[in-house]
Amino acid sequence: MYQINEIFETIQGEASFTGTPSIFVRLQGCPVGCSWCDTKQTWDAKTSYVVSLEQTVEKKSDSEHWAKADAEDILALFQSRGYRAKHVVITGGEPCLFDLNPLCELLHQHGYSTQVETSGTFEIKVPAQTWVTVSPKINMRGGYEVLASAMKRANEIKHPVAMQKHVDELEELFKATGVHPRLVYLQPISQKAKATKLAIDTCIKKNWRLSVQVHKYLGIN
Ligand SMILES: C[S@@+](CC[C@H](N)C(=O)[O-])C[C@H]1O[C@@H](n2cnc3c(N)ncnc32)[C@H](O)[C@@H]1O
Ligand SMILES: Nc1nc2[nH]cc(C(=O)O)c2c(=O)[nH]1
Ligand code: SF4
Ligand SMILES: [Mg+2]
Repeated sequence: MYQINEIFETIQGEASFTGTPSIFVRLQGCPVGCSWCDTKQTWDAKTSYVVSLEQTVEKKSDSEHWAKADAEDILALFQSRGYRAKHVVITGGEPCLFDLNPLCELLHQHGYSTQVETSGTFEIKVPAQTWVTVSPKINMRGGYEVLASAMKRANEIKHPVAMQKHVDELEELFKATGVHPRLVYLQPISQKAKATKLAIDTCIKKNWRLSVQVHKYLGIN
């Protein structure tokens, strides 16, 4: 069973798939604890907050409520809602707390492409076709071995930055793991002007890419 915080259809606002109509599946639960996390409502999976799957769909505002659902329930919900998007983004919380193979395999069988957004602090359990976005949480949890194997599996790296230290940590991680990804995105933390300037300047200097959480500028989910 997966723990669902919310499901909604929108435009992917981050990294390579920016602009792509997507169904977001946000899973409940994350023990990593990034101080600037924009989805703190997903951290705890309190049993007193369990609701029906329907109540987690297209929520009016962020909440800690969540539902239990398996892969078939999730696919049936996409169909009953009449979603048109064919790209599914599994995020959280930390989606890699769960074995995502059953969900991704079922979605692939039904013509969807899948993407997972992960911190790289838990083993990534997805099929080979799944696009993996690793937003490495360095020195946070899970240990070096887990993070190093996430870096090797990643199709793209998306790194939130607010200060030079965050850039330096990322470069140290590339050196330590020997992984030099082709697609490296810097994402300014919380649309702060200073963070945005740092990200722009660094992307130009390093020939990396900028990811600006377009949905937040548009005021959409
Ligand atoms: C909320 S996380 C969920 C998936 C997973 N736990 C992870 O960290 O990748 C989704 C993405 O948003 C980024 N993010 C979270 N809070 C942010 C913020 N305040 N500003 C910019 N990016 C943020 C994360 O680093 C990650 O790339
Ligand atoms: N539109 C939109 N794009 C996103 N890309 C990553 C998101 C996330 O919260 O993981 C996100 C999100 O919440 N909304
Ligand atoms: S790992 Fe992701 S969901 Fe967890 S606290 Fe950090 S940004 Fe938030
Ligand atoms: Mg969001």
